[in-house]
Amino acid sequence: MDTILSVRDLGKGFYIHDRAKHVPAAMGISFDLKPGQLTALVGPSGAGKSSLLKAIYRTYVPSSGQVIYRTAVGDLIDLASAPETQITDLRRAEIGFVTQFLHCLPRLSTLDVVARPLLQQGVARDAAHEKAARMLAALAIPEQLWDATPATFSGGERQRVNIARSFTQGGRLMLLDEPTASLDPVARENVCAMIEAAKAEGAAMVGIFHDMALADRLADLKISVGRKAFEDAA
Ligand SMILES: Nc1ncnc2c1ncn2[C@@H]1O[C@H](COP(=O)(O)OP(=O)(O)OP(=O)(O)O)[C@@H](O)[C@H]1O
Repeated sequence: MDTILSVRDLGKGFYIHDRAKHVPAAMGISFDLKPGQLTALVGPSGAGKSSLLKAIYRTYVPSSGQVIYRTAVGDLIDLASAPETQITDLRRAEIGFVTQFLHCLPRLSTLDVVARPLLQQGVARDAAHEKAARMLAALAIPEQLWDATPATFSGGERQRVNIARSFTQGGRLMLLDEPTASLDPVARENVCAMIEAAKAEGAAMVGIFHDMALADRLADLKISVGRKAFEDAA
């Protein structure tokens, strides 16, 4: 099967303007990813894992390297340098980012929050709600809460609503930033099952997992991320 993502020497550093100094983050990493595969970024705290994941999603502009993505229609696009409009279109239709933090509009019901990305893609309301309900049930959010706003939920419930929303939208490429952090063992297992199901359906994923047993279970490839030495900062 064709490679969907080809990352070459991707690195990220920061320039702190008010201190006029460079802060090195991650050294360049390279890997290829096919549909149905998961690459885990592993390494100590501060190594630059999140920065690299954000550089793939283009929340951050990479400092070096290429992120060649093969679109659904077979075009090859370098996410490191593509125009913002193209990045926005790909995020809407093909590339998802899963974090542990839920930022939601107040007053929207949980079911609407989770179904929203599908509704925005033009999916019919019933179909969007049906899929959202399936994901909420799979993550054990009690049905009695689905018409309440998640703004008042516990931290773990909000995290699960956020994951349900991301997986309801899905994507050919999904970027997972510690999706199981601070979940209890049952919820963690539910999220793992969701990740495995998405892989089986052909989603390609890049994920950060602090739990090595989880990385071993879910990942087809593990990439060690290391921070550049400060004196090497460019
Ligand atoms: N926007 C930013 N501006 C300046 N420095 C940043 C920015 N984002 C990240 N950094 C710095 O880059 C370094 C790497 O951070 P990053 O969050 O990528 O590490 P990480 O490996 O994901 O860490 P953790 O496992 O603790 O989440 C840190 O020193 C951090 O302060």
